[in-house]
Amino acid sequence: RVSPRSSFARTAKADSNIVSRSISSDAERFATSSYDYIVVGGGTAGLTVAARLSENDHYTVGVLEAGGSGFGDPIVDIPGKYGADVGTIYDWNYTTTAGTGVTDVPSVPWARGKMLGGSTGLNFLVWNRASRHEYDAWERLGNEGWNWESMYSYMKKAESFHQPSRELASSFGIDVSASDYGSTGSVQISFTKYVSPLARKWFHALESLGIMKNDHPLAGNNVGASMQPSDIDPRNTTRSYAAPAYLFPIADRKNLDVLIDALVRKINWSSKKSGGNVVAKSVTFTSGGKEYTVAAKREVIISCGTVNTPQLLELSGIGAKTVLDKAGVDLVIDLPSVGENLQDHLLNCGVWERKNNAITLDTLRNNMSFAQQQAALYANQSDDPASILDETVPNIAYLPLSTVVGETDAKALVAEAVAYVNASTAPYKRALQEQLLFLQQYSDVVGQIEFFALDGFQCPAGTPEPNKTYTTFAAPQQHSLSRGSVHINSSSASDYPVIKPNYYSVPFDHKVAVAGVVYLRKIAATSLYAPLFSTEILPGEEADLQHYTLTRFGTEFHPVGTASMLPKTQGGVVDSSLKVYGTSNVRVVDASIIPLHISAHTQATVYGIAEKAADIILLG
Ligand SMILES: Cc1cc2nc3c(=O)[nH]c(=O)nc-3n(C[C@H](O)[C@H](O)[C@H](O)COP(=O)(O)OP(=O)(O)OC[C@H]3O[C@@H](n4cnc5c(N)ncnc54)[C@H](O)[C@@H]3O)c2cc1C
Repeated sequence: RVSPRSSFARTAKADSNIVSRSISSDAERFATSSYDYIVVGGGTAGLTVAARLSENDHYTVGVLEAGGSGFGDPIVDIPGKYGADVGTIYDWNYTTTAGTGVTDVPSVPWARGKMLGGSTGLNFLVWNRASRHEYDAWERLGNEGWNWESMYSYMKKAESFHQPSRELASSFGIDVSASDYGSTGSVQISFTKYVSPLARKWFHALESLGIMKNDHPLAGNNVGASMQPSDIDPRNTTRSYAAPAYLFPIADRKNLDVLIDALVRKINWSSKKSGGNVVAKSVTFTSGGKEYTVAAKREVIISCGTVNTPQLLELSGIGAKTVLDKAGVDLVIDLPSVGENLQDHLLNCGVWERKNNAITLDTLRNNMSFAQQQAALYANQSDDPASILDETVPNIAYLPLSTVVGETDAKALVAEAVAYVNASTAPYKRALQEQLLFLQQYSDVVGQIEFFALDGFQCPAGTPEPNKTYTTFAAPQQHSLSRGSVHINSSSASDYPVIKPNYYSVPFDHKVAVAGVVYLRKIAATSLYAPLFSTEILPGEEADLQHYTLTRFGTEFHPVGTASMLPKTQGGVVDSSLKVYGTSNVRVVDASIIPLHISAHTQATVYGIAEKAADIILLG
């Protein structure tokens, strides 16, 4: 499936400043150079780390990105079009393997960014972070310095927060502290200018269910009902993703080269070891149907994301012997944890039809004159009224289990989780034990289920009917016990790896999922929201929720963990300096190093990881 707008993207690419010195598709030239640091993957973490490393002009940095550039493409740039570039040329378009969990579960599509900026060019622009205890858990798992204080300062380093106007803050009902955010970073953060009737009612609706408002959700405790900002640059109301934030402004740097449309196939190893560890000397990539090799003088940094990072490690000979033997790849380092410990936020949702065709994002699809009027407001950067094309996803709530199911049921569920973890023989059992603390010691300050409202039909369980408008409420589970894997099944980088999330392989997860959908209905039935709706479309009043949650779920697109930062004997792939065990100069910097999932959307955390990684690399 190719976006009808892809020709626009190509034209924009040809016209724009992205053809400035650093960014090119001249593979010949790239391959004849050699770089101190080769960064594989020009996505969220890759561009961040490349930008920081190349601030030091003693080092040369070469970035290889498999995708192209989305510069100037409205389906990437316009906030209210979020989701429009999923399934296009900017998406790897992965699909998970159907699996056996509580029962058979279907395969689901997994979007992943394939472009300069990676998944930040494809995502839904939610900008948030988890509770402090979740980052502190990473340190307790053996990663000194990887705690809330450090991650908070690096996440702040990545962002420039723009305070909402008094009118906008009052429409949302928020009291924002700029000190909760960074002020000098590359990613521009602001609140969506368009405040829908749905958004206005969020706090009161949740308050009527006993959920308190949280005005500081990004400052270390995200539990409660909140309005959260987005990565929108308010100066032109466009998506501030990794490419415009970190790369385009420095694209004339002489010590930085970025090659697009270049698929890295493997890392090549020197014949000599260093201190018993293997040494990367170059990487092989293909571009325009030809194969090239480019030399790395200091390090290779893998930033291919949670799916492709384990794939590249395995293609390069690092992984479980059994996996590599089956795929026909020679073993270089036997590291069985590569591709394991995969964790995701499984998502269930419900959809309600709006009475009287009330205006939502669906109206853009249903009514061409409305769409044109909103496009004109957007083009004019109108504040009053703001265009619906400025709208993203501000309404969020992270809730503990007891809030969702009540104390008694929560106790029973926790007991079930404890029994499961006690019986586990997984190498990453310590991480599972830390996860239990979120249910026990930190149960009030670490959310187990996220709830959010979407102003339109955006639920993988179904499709909208023409000329109707909808509200979607979603309930993604934040701390599943199920763990999956990503592995190669051939020696070719062009073959997609096998993604097995093992959703619902632990019955606890299914029970939490059902509880989430039950609670969505409670939100929809509040006196604030119920008058807006005519019919429950999904799950549908007659639906069997056990079956619905097993068969109609999707992903929140937050996979992590396949190159976990953990001690080697506890399921680790990288150490706390992000170096791959057994190598002297290969690091992983991306979402795959997260050893234990967080109750947050992942982009701000990934930028924080990359900012911290750059300091680790530069400061030794
Ligand atoms: C549809 C969607 C919605 C999301 N919504 C949100 C949201 O609202 N808020 C939020 O915080 N997070 C969201 N996320 C998650 C967030 O965007 C990601 O967790 C984060 O961007 C991942 O960063 P990364 O650096 O690990 O990987 P990526 O940003 O995906 O970067 C990996 C890059 O490596 C490239 N690459 C891979 N393999 C190779 C290879 N062999 N050779 C060369 N290049 C290669 C890829 O093309 C890609 O550009 C969403 C993600 C998706 C997909």
